[in-house]
Amino acid sequence: MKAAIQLNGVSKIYKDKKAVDNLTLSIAEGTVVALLGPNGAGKTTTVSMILGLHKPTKGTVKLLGGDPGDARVRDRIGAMLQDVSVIEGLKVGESINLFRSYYERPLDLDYLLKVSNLESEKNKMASSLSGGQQRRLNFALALAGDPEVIFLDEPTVGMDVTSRQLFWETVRAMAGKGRTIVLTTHYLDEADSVADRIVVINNGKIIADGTPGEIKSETTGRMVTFVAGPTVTTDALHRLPGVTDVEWSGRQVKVFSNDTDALIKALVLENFDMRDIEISTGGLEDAFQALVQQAN
Ligand SMILES: Nc1ncnc2c1ncn2[C@@H]1O[C@H](COP(=O)(O)OP(=O)(O)OP(=O)(O)O)[C@@H](O)[C@H]1O
Repeated sequence: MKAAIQLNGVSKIYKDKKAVDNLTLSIAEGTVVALLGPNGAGKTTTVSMILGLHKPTKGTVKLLGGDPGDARVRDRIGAMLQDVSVIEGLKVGESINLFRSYYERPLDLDYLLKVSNLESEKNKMASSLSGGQQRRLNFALALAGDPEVIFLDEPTVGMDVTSRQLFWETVRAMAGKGRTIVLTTHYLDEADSVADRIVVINNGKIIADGTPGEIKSETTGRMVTFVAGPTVTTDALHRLPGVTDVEWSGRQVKVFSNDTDALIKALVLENFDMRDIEISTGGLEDAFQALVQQAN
């Protein structure tokens, strides 16, 4: 499949800070890729370089086979970045129409108002919108030109539950039309449900890359969770077969093991005080924590 985005040995150094460190990444057309990583990992810097907003200190970036700064390339992309701004003096519908006028084949105004959940705000001044509504307006503006590649940098911050659901439905619909979508988020459940591929970045480097399922199964293995009685201790659990980690949340405990069958037998044989036992694969959040811990 053709690459929509190609980074080769890309680094970005700000004074003495290496924000992105020799990153090589190819993103195929039509995929939804989530870039995950802790604060300061280099996600926004990476996106800015792909968009041509920042120049790499080293390495090359290709977007849709061309230079990200090329106007013909820019016409085919849409971006919703962290800094939200609205055009002063324009109403919501007028702002969207202004953006639509930049493109040859824009999406319909009514569709854009609908997917951004701004139908009732059409005639309000853009500057009077709430923070969450302004983000939704930025989403409509990013989609105005029916872009082939869409960048969403922490897009759902400040959105209410209904808008968030509609937002991800729209993103999935765009993916269904073969669009390439690159997003960053700290909401791992969102990445888990929407992304085909997850790239985890830490200190400017890729530390994991795969489908959500691959990332989860490779890093966390399986775990047994249960509600523990007062006699159960971390030390006692660590002595059981294959146990690699123990995490508590109140009296709810997650016991990670590379042999959950043997673990369950031992828990029963040794008569551990427990109820509501479940065996499962760790979630993306667990995988993410494990990866970042290993890398640091
Ligand atoms: N303009 C800049 N000048 C100096 N340092 C910068 C600049 N932009 C980013 N950095 C530094 O580069 C590193 C990566 O920042 P970046 O914003 O790319 O991280 P991020 O993964 O997007 O983080 P977050 O999740 O907090 O948005 C950080 O240490 C940051 O302080």
